[in-house]
This record gives sequence, structure tokens and C-alpha cells, in this order.
Amino acid sequence: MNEVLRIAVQKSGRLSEDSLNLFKECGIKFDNGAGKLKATSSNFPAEFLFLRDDDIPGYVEDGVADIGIVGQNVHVETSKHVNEVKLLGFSKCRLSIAIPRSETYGGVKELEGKSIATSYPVILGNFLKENGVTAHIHEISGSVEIAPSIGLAHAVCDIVSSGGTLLSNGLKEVEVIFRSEAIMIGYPNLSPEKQNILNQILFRIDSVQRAKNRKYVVLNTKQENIALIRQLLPGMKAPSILPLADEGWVSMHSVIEEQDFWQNIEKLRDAGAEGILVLPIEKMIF
Ligand SMILES: Nc1ncnc2c1ncn2[C@@H]1O[C@H](COP(=O)(O)OP(=O)(O)OP(=O)(O)O)[C@@H](O)[C@H]1O
Ligand SMILES: O=P(O)(O)OC[C@H]1O[C@H](OP(=O)(O)OP(=O)(O)O)[C@H](O)[C@@H]1O
Ligand SMILES: [Mg+2]
Repeated sequence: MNEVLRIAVQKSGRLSEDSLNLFKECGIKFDNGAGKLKATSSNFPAEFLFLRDDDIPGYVEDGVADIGIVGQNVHVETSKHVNEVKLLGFSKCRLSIAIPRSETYGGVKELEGKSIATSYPVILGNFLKENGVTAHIHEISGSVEIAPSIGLAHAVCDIVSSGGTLLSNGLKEVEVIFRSEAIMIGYPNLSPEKQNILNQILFRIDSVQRAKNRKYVVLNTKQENIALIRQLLPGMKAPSILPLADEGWVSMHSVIEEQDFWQNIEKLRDAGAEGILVLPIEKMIF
């Protein structure tokens, strides 16, 4: 039988775009047109399910989906029996406790006896327990930041990224209780065929991610500068050196970490590098 890997991604929200791009950058084609809840790839043995993020860990635990992408916050909150396959580095945010801006805050003990509105009762409950605080957790499923202003709770515990939502609701962040990014989770008992398909995807993701952090650098210099410039281009391997039509001049090519490039740019110019080109790399296969 020809096995297909079932992949659960968020239908629409903060994870959707980066999740879909991850697979598209891996060359996996599929149609995710508006209103579509399921799509089969035209060039890879994969099928996509477009779901509410909260439901994804349950589907993966049951094996209805083979892998899924959720925030670590949802993975930990739902506490389903799934494998943690890979951290993905996008949708970074934190789960924080916030109180009205006008109030003072002297530490976690001040939450004793208070009510806190949240969509994350498990993570919040663990935090309060670890800190020996007893508070009333008021579970609501969305628009949590409104709770203090309508008298529903004293404080909130919700996702924060820029802090803009807290600010526009008159709240201030007082405790960061969890840091999160997107994670790929997987069904623990995949068949060997499905594991093989997943391995192919992971190999492609690694190639794409590796390429994202690196640049292809091309520069021209006089032959006598080669040794000095080589020290400033800590590439994967020795740089390629090609002669130019002008006598005594060469072109040097290397792959370097973007961070190293910015640190070394001035030194490269001082060492005699000219016409420096920095090019993006789409994929890097080892
Ligand atoms: N402002 C943000 N910046 C970065 N990441 C975020 C932000 N808000 C949420 N996230 C992350 O993205 C995940 C999905 O957020 P989103 O707001 O789309 O969820 P949702 O409203 O519960 O969606 P759904 O309709 O699928 O249930 C969160 O669980 C969190 O991990
Ligand atoms: O700190 P900020 O950058 O303001 O981001 C935090 C907000 O982002 C998320 O909501 P989102 O905007 O995704 O809407 P939602 O509540 O409908 O999920 C989250 O629930 C916070 O409310
Ligand atoms: Mg949700």
C-alpha cells in the first residue's frame, strides 16, 4: 500500500503562514485555498488537515494525524501523549501574568486569593503550585485581556509577543511563566513507511533552515591578499578561488554564517576585498 503522511496544521492564525511555508520551501506542493479543510500534495506522499490548533495534539495522539505543528504552549497545556519531533523557531511568544497598570506588584505572593483569567489553566496551575500560591483560575477561551476591565478577574495569564494587546487593554506584564515557539509533534507509533516519509521531510527542513542562516559571498581581490581574506571567511570548507581576466586578480567564493559576515565586513574591505556580493542560499545539502 502507498502510505501518505497526514500533517495537521492550523487553519488560520498565528501559526498558519509559517507552517505552510515550511512545507512549501521543502518543495511539497498542495492547494490550501480558502475554506479547504483537507489537501493532498501533488508531488509528495503527504496529506494536509487544516484544523483549530487546540485540536491538533489530540488528533496526533490518536494517530488521526501523523504529525502536527502547534505552539509549545498548546502542546504542554493539552498534555497529550505525542513525540516532540522538532522545534521550528517561529511563532515565538511568552505566556505571562498581567495586572491592571494602575496597580502595584510586589511579587507572586500578591496573587494569593486573587482570580486570574486564562485559556491555559494547566500551565498557570503548575506555576501557582510551584510558587505555593492559591488563586482562582477562571478559564475562558479567548479575548482574555478584557477580563479585568469588565470585573471578571483581577489578573490575566495570556500570550504576549510585542506587548501591544496588554498595553491597549490597560494591563502590565508582571510574571513570564512560559516561553514558547512552534513545535512539530508526532504520533509515537508511526509505521516504518510513514517514519521514512517523515525522515525525508526532516532532511528537507534541515537543508532549508541551514541555508537561511548562511550567505554565499563572492568578492574580488589581488592575489597577495588571499591568505588574509581566507582568515576572515570562516566558510564551510576552503573558499573557491578563480582567476579573473585582469592579471594578478582573483575572485573568492565562500559560504559563511550571516552573523560572521557582518562582524567581518570592515576587516574584509581593509584586507583588500572589492566588489563584495552577498547572495541568499535556497538549500544546503550535506
Ligand atoms: N502574538 C503572537 N506572536 C507570536 N506567536 C503567537 C502570538 N499569539 C499566539 N502565538 C502562538 O501561535 C499559536 C496560535 O495562536 P492563535 O492566536 O492563532 O491561536 P488561536 O486563536 O487559538 O487559533 P485557533 O483558531 O486555531 O484555535 C499560539 O498558541 C502561540 O503559540
Ligand atoms: O503581545 P501582542 O503582540 O499584542 O500579541 C499577543 C496577542 O496575540 C494573540 O492574539 P491574536 O492577535 O492572535 O488574536 P486571537 O486572540 O484571536 O488569537 C494572543 O492571544 C494575544 O492576545
Ligand atoms: Mg486555539
